[in-house]
Order: sequence, then C-alpha cells, then structure tokens
Amino acid sequence: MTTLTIEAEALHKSFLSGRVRSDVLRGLSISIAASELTLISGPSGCGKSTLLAILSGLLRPDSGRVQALGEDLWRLSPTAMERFRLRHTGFVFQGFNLFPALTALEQVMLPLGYLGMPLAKARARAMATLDEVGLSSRSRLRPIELSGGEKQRVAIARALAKEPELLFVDEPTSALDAENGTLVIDMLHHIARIHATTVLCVSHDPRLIAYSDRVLKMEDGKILSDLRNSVLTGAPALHEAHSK
Ligand SMILES: Nc1ncnc2c1ncn2[C@@H]1O[C@H](COP(=O)(O)OP(=O)(O)OP(=O)(O)O)[C@@H](O)[C@H]1O
Repeated sequence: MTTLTIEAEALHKSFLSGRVRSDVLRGLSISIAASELTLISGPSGCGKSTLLAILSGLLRPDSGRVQALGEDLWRLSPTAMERFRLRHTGFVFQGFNLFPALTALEQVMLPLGYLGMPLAKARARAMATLDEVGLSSRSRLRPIELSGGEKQRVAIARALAKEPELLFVDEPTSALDAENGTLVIDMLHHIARIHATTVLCVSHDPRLIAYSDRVLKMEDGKILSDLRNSVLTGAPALHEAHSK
C-alpha cells in the first residue's frame, strides 16, 4: 500500500509585480508518496520552485491546504512550523548555500547542533554522512577548496545527517557538469531507497527522469501529467499512469 507523506489541495498562489498580478499556482492538488523520489518538471517559470516552497513550509499559499506527515502545515504557529522544518525536513538548493568559513564537517554538524545533539555524537554522525556521500577525505576542506559536485554532496550530507523524513531539492544539478550531475542524481535516488526518505525534487534536467520513481509535469500552474517509472517493477520505461 502506498503511504502518502504530503497531500496538497487546491493551492493558489499569485505574485504582484508593480500593478501586474500573475497567478502562478491555479488550484493545484498533489499527493506525494513516502520513500520515493518524485520529480516535478516543467518549463521555466511554471511555478515549480513556488510549489516546492509551499509544500516545504517556506512560502504561504494564498489559499489551499498542505498536509505533511499528518500536520496541517499552514495552520501551525510560526514556532511549530520552525520545529517541524528542523525535525522533519532537509533542503538542497541549486546554489549549495554553504557557509564560506566552515569546513565540510562543520557544515554538516551545524543542523545537528540546532537539534541539540551532543557534540561527539554530532561529529560521528556528520562524519558517517560525509562518508556516505564519498567525502570523508574532504571533511576538513572549506567550500572554496571543493569542486561544484563536492559542494553539492556536502549540501546533501548536511540535509541528510539529521535523517529527515522529507527532503526538498531545487534544481540540484543545474550548476554541475554531466558527471557530477549524474552522481548527485544517483545519490538522491539512493537516499530515497536506503533511508526511506521522501525526496521531492524540482528540475528541468531530463537526466533526472530515469532516476525518479515518479515524474509530475507542470504547466501554467497545474499538474499536466503524472508518470510512474516502472523500472522497479521490471518494465523498461516510464508509462503514463493518469493525468489530471
Ligand atoms: N517572490 C516573488 N515575487 C514576484 N514574482 C515571483 C516571486 N517568486 C516567483 N515569482 C514569479 O512566479 C513565477 C514562477 O516562478 P518559479 O520560480 O516558481 O518558477 P519555476 O518553474 O521554478 O522556474 P525555473 O525553472 O526558471 O526556476 C515566475 O514568473 C516568477 O517570476
């Protein structure tokens, strides 16, 4: 049976630029299954990042509802929302968002400190997570000493170390070359599989499709199609499940 971790209903979001209002999400509904890598793809400006921000508790929708891990997300108080994000979610962004002054190990330890984890335990966990992304030998280096692919892997380790149920990923490969891009995609797939993490990724990188369990295509503020990858069930390619 599929367990749903995120269910959103009738999301609307518009932005005002000067006097012009643009409707970015127009009554979008979506359900995300647990322990899968779901990819949201679609043309530039169609609202992918806006949707991700709303589903992850970073941006309030104008209307509609988001149920995440059983919580009615946008009814939480600001403090409860902050706690929810700290305990249950991890983020990976296109620009890595690493602190220039911190080593790879310190970057990964940081959120564990916010969670109140004792230093020795946080250090051991951070080292184990860096090892998992193939960077144990790079733990003492600062971002300036790391390649783009390595920086993104540190960002993944930082998000993963606190073992979040939900991992939100925005354009993880757009700053990377083909080899590093593929490595990062493979890693996200591995995380969903091995850690049973729900990974929700927005990207227009077609390489991500083959690694995703499900691909949702967005256009004009709505989900146009919902494709399930049947690689896991032995079939070779994506097939159309249904469209909304
Ligand atoms: N804070 C904001 N204020 C005004 N307009 C915004 C804001 N955030 C997003 N938009 C607009 O909303 C639309 C959707 O943006 P969004 O970043 O969600 O698209 P996207 O599909 O992720 O695009 P891309 O693939 O290029 O990153 C765009 O037209 C963008 O300019």
